[in-house]
Amino acid sequence: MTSASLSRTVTPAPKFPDLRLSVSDLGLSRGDMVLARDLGLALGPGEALLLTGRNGTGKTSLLRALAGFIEPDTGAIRLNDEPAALAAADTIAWLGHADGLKPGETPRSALRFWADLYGQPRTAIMPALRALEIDHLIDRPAARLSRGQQRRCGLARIVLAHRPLWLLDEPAGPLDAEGRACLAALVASHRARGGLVIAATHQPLDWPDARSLDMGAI
Ligand SMILES: Nc1ncnc2c1ncn2[C@@H]1O[C@H](COP(=O)(O)OP(=O)(O)OP(=O)(O)O)[C@@H](O)[C@H]1O
Repeated sequence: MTSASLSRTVTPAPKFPDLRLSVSDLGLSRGDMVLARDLGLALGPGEALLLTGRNGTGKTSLLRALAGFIEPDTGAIRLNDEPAALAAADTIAWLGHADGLKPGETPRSALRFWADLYGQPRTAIMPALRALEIDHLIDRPAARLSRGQQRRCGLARIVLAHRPLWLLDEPAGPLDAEGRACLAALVASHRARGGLVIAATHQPLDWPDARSLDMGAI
């Protein structure tokens, strides 16, 4: 095994309790634009769904609705038997377009904040950075990180969260081939633990058995 593939190996963690996401009869609009009508979805432990489609077709909006940030017009989003918005607080790890790093903040200080907020030990920070191959950048201010390095730091936060449902908006946008391989390994490891992943993407992501939903076609 090469040192690169060794560092990409993710330590197995305990399984998540079974989680099922179900979406029924979902209607979603922004302004006067209807993005989804009567949409149904079901995702169980270990499953992944890629949201695809042209700019403006509603990928981010659907992710935001699943996270409980915006209200759908109709329908229900449930995690197990609970309305998703109620379960969201300790179930969902959210990665938006922005990585939420302040310019003077380092990966160490940012992830300390997040570890405390998520109730995770600070000892989990280094392994998360290592899984994204940016542990050597731990003390570099965000203003001096490249876009791809910042994205890797954002993804390290998702790893640190230890939450079963990952909602990721363009997770691979600025990543190079190595970064995409790190992301694929993390997603595989998360799914092996029973985690669920939904990602909006414009790039093909080679995640085994991931389903696809073309938002432009619904
Ligand atoms: N805050 C908002 N208020 C009103 N309309 C919005 C708002 N945000 C987005 N929209 C509109 O909703 C539609 C869907 O936007 P959304 O960001 O969900 O698309 P997307 O598929 O994620 O696009 P992209 O591929 O460009 O990221 C767009 O037509 C957009 O103009």
